[in-house]
Amino acid sequence: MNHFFTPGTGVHYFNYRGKFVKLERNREKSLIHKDGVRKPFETVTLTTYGIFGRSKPAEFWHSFLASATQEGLSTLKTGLVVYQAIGPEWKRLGNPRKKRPLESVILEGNTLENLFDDVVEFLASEQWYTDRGIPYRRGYLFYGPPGTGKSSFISALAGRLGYSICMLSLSERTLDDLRLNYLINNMPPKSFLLLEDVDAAFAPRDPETPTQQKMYEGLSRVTLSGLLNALDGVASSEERLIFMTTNYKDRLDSALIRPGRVDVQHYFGYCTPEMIQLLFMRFYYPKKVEDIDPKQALAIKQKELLELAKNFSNAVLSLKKNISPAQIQKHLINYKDDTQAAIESVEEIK
Ligand SMILES: Nc1ncnc2c1ncn2[C@@H]1O[C@H](COP(=O)(O)OP(=O)(O)OP(=O)(O)O)[C@@H](O)[C@H]1O
Repeated sequence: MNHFFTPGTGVHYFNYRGKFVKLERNREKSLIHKDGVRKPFETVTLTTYGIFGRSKPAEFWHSFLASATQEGLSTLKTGLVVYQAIGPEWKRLGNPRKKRPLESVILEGNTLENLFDDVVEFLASEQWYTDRGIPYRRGYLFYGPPGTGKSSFISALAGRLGYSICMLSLSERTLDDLRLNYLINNMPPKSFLLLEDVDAAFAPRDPETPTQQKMYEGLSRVTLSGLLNALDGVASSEERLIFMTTNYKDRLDSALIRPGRVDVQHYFGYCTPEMIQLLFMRFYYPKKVEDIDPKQALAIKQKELLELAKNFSNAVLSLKKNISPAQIQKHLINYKDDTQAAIESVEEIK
């Protein structure tokens, strides 16, 4: 769904979730007073023609309006606000950051779209949760090797949906169970909770070796049960979106990642050939063709670029190594003006 209310007055048609929607935009003759200014008054009428089957029209419109709102918010020219915990409060970390386009994060297959849809669907389902007495929260665990886009995706997603990020490090020495509980239950509205490297805070319940036990000693004052309590939260009727990341999923206690605390687990992996090509294309040609030149003059160049991207991908694959998107990015930055040199020097990727 794109460019919702950009069309001018009159009748427009578009497709949302497989159904045709008619949008009629009428400007009334009378003006309204708003903030001391006289503004034109508009009526927007939406009609859909579809067979709904088991999904109800109300759900369709609810999801539609939630999606449209999110998309509208994402176009506001505000940056991404990141909060960090200082004492018992969330404080803004520096100035709002420039939003990263969601499409600039390259994930395997339809992962990006599926995760995005999952979050949007959740945000549109408050009533569903309330009706069933289920706490209105959703937890995501992103795991996998370093530099595969876990944090980038979360930031880009927050930016896209007009959300802020509350970042919390569980291994921070001044954090204890009480403060953690207070912070998690008193987040600014419309924000994601981001717990990075969740594995780093707790010793496994059954450490494999005494050395492993030692590694964790004194690392954190937060206990696992303290975290679980805080996540389950007293104010569970409030919307809560929690993202956890780790490089070592196997080190996490199963209680932390059981359904209800973590509802979606996703592995962020090394580059597939398709991802390498997309990273290459996106790096040298960051804008969509239609955004740059509607007459498609640049599509020819795009074709050439696709050939180069394939060559680059083949060259990287010939290294027979696991390569992360971060490694590809670093390499391409070294050759930002020379596609051919980027291909010829792939063995520099380490
Ligand atoms: N899938 C990706 N698509 C585009 N860029 C990526 C991707 N993965 C990583 N990068 C780039 O690599 C850098 C590091 O990525 P990021 O911090 O998101 O990785 P991560 O998976 O969160 O790593 P870690 O597990 O170490 O926290 C960023 O600058 C980002 O632009």
